[in-house]
Amino acid sequence: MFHVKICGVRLKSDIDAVRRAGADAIGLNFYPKSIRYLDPSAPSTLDLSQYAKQQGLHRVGVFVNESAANIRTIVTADLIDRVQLHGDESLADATAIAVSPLPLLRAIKLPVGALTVPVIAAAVDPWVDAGYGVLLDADGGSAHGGSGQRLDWSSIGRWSNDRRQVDWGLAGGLRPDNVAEAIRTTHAKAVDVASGVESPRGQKSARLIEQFCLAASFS
Ligand SMILES: O=C(O)c1ccccc1NCC(=O)[C@H](O)[C@H](O)COP(=O)(O)O
Repeated sequence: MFHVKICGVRLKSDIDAVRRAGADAIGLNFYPKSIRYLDPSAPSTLDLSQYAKQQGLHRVGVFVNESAANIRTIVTADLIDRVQLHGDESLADATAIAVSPLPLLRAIKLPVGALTVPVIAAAVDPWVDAGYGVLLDADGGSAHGGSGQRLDWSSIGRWSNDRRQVDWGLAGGLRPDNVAEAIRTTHAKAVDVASGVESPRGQKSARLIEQFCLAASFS
C-alpha cells in the first residue's frame, strides 16, 4: 500500500508538486463523469503516466463500473500499477477484473454520519478476507467519489483497533488541516485525497499538496 496518494492529477506540474511534497502515489481517474477524468486513449495521458513512472510514483487507476476488457487494455498499455475499483463492483466482478500481478484496491463507500464497528466490518471485512487492499471513503452518491465529505473517524478507529495487520487506507474529506487528526484517530496506514488539495475545485494546488504531505507525515 502507498502512504499518501494524491488523486485526480491531470498535469505534469501536478506530478512535480506530488514528488516535491513527498507523496508516493497518484490517482489517474478513468471515470468519464468525473471532473478529474483522463481519456485513457489520449497520447497526453500516456505521456503523463510515463512521466509519473519516471518519477518513481505509484500509479493507481480509478475506475467506476468499468468493463474488465477496458481495464485490461489500460493495464496492458502500462498506464497504471494498481487498479482501484470505486463503483458498485461485487467480489465476483473483482475476480473477473483482477489482472495478475497487479494488486487491486477496493474503495469501500461508507455512509457519512455516525457509523458503528459492525456496519464498517460488514462492508469492509469480506474484501479484506478475500485478500484485497481497501480504501475507506465517504459515499459520494451518484458522483461515486471525490465528494470532499469526511467519515466518522472515531468509529473507524475502533474498527481498526482489532485489525492492525490489515492493508487499508483512509479517504474522504481529508485536508491539510485535518489529515493529522484523521490519522491519529483512525490509525490509518495510508491516506488519499482529491478535493482537499484543489483550488479551485478540479485544479490541484502545489501549495495544498505540500501542506497535506507535511501534515500527513507517517514518520
Ligand atoms: O475524484 C473523483 O472525481 C472520483 C470520482 C469517482 C470515483 C472516484 C473518485 N475519486 C477517487 C478517490 O480516490 C478520491 O481521492 C476519494 O474519493 C476522496 O476524495 P475527496 O473526498 O475529494 O478527497
